[in-house]
Amino acid sequence: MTVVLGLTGGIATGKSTVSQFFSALGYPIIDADRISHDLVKPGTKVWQQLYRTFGNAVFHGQELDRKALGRIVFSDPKQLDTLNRIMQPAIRRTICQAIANLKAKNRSLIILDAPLLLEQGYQTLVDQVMVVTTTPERQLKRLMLRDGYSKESAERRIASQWSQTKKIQLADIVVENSGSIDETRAQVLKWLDNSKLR
Ligand SMILES: CC(C)(COP(=O)(O)OP(=O)(O)OC[C@H]1O[C@@H](n2cnc3c(N)ncnc32)[C@H](O)[C@@H]1O)[C@@H](O)C(=O)NCCC(=O)NCCS
Ligand SMILES: Nc1ncnc2c1ncn2[C@@H]1O[C@H](COP(=O)(O)OP(=O)(O)OP(=O)(O)O)[C@@H](O)[C@H]1O
Repeated sequence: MTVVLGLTGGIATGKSTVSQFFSALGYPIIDADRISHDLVKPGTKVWQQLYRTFGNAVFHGQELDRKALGRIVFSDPKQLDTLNRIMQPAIRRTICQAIANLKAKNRSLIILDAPLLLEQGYQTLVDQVMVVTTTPERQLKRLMLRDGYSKESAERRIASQWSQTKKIQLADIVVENSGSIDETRAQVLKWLDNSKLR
């Protein structure tokens, strides 16, 4: 039987870091951020809808300028809602297909790495939910450092998602990522061992 693990958490808390641990052990990863990037390639249905809705201010020729779109949607909740309405049905469909394909290959464990897993109700697609968390101070610092955002921009992005507290309440497993990478990896390995998946 396949276990589908939903991996989520607030922006820049360390989902990709945890996802890389699973990947290094050979488990397949479904990456919702990568799916969303593939869905906006020129000529796709989603690309057409984005063009009609947001206009050429968020395009460089045919290419969607994700940074420009990000600046718009993360400073206006209505625009973010419009983007989610366009993209989420296609993201969900792609995730469902990917899970079905991997289940058909009888994989023991599949990881769904999705930042909005809880906000979008993707719990129904997975068996267990793992939430990666860190202190709000570290989250803000990591986001500013990684993406070069100002404090205000980073805070707006964090505020556009559910709080870490709410996500932790809905988690089956919480991975605390405030210490070293090795300490975080140890928590993941412990869960794998306890679940008899390794
Ligand atoms: C807004 C966009 C254009 C910004 O692109 P950019 O390359 O700067 O960021 P990237 O896609 O790498 O996302 C970085 C992080 O932002 C956060 N984020 C992305 N989309 C959203 C959203 N709709 N709501 C809240 N947070 C989001 C996530 O924590 C994500 O890990 C892009 O994120 C996008 O198209 N988002 C909509 C698709 C989506 O819902 N993705 C999440 C899949 S569950
Ligand atoms: N334990 C840690 N100690 C120090 N830095 C860390 C730690 N874990 C992750 N980081 C750094 O913090 C940043 C955010 O981590 P990561 O990209 O894994 O987060 P994420 O949750 O996947 O982000 P997003 O929601 O944007 O996809 C990265 O620059 C990463 O290298």
